[in-house]
Amino acid sequence: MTEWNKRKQVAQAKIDESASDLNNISQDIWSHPELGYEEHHAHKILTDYLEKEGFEVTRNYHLETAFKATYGTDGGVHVCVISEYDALPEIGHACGHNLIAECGAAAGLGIKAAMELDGTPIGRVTVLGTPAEEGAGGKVDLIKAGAFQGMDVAMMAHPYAYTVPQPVALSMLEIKIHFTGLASHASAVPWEGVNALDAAVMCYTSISVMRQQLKPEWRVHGVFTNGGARPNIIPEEAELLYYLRAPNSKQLDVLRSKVIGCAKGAAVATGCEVECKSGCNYANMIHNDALSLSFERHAEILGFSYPSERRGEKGGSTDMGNVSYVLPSIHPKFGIPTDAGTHTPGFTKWAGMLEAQSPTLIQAKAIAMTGIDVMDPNTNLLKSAQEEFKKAVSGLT
Ligand SMILES: NC(=[NH2+])NCCC[C@H](N)C(=O)O
Ligand SMILES: NCCCC(=O)O
Repeated sequence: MTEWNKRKQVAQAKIDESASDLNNISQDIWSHPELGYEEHHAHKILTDYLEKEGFEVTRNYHLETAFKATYGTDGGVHVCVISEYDALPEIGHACGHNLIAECGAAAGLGIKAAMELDGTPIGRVTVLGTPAEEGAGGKVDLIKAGAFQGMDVAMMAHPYAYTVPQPVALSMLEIKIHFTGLASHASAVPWEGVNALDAAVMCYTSISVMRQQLKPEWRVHGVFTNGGARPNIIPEEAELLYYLRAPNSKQLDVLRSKVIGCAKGAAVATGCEVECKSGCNYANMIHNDALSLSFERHAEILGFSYPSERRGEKGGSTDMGNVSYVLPSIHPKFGIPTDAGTHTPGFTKWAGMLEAQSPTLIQAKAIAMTGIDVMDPNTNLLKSAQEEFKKAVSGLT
């Protein structure tokens, strides 16, 4: 057996022997759902575990609930594997981020074990704990803080109702649309008021009718976050929160200008002032083909199949898209035994089931073996991934 195949065997064995610990961590996170930037329990149990396993851990890494758990020596190949652990409001881990946390930690353990095979680390592996994917984009802040500097590849896997190779993750922009009018007594002198809620309703309606003229890949969805206080007070303030999505930032800019046009039109029609404030901005995901191919081959040997008809299936958005513009990255989706979609209570249930463990650990093994392939100079994988990455992002950033 070659040295590198032995390393892969050792990686898988380490993940298998750690399965109980890893499942306990996943179950613990699942049963203590925490929103973005509030993942204190998840942060603690993950960092305590990885520290016990011999990683050098930096807690509260640039962000209160982010962490870096690293092992190895500098100057060689640096592989990053990513854990997410934030839940959704009211429906807990309906996106299975407890499984992403487990998968990242497991992959890190496997790569570390492979690196230790002959006692001399062959590079560096980092498990990066990235908070708040569902609502604020911890990876965006970590990129700005330089957390990915010196890293060569970044990998994670995301649970889903079925396996999707290289799922499309759309470029996304969060936008707040705030209308300001003038309050008045709605019965005594309604005509003296300037109705901010009317403006918000007109804006919402304009955006809704505009959908017919949007490109089929574009998405625009929003809610009223302030619709006024009482029926007998003409609302002076009203606010909408929207997510805009498109295949890339160029198309997203076009969509944004159309939405702002609807907001301005509603303001003119009602006499209100309007402020459109852009918030969280996720990039579309650039899946590195070279890394994806290696990952899928390893996963297929472990029993996964990657249906070609699902390749590139559209989904939501992720801050891993921003990471994919910084270094070669993958973000495959893997099926767990459920037919419930993510962001539903049904998926929450299955993300906490024992049946979700096996697919999660298979994904971790595939990520670990891909990371080992990246470190292995005989595969030329790192060079292929880097050349592809440079071509993919040239002129896009
Ligand atoms: N405001 C935000 N950062 N929202 C991000 C939402 C990301 C989520 N995964 C989705 O696709 O819907
Ligand atoms: N955490 C969400 C990943 C993106 C998607 O659901 O498509």
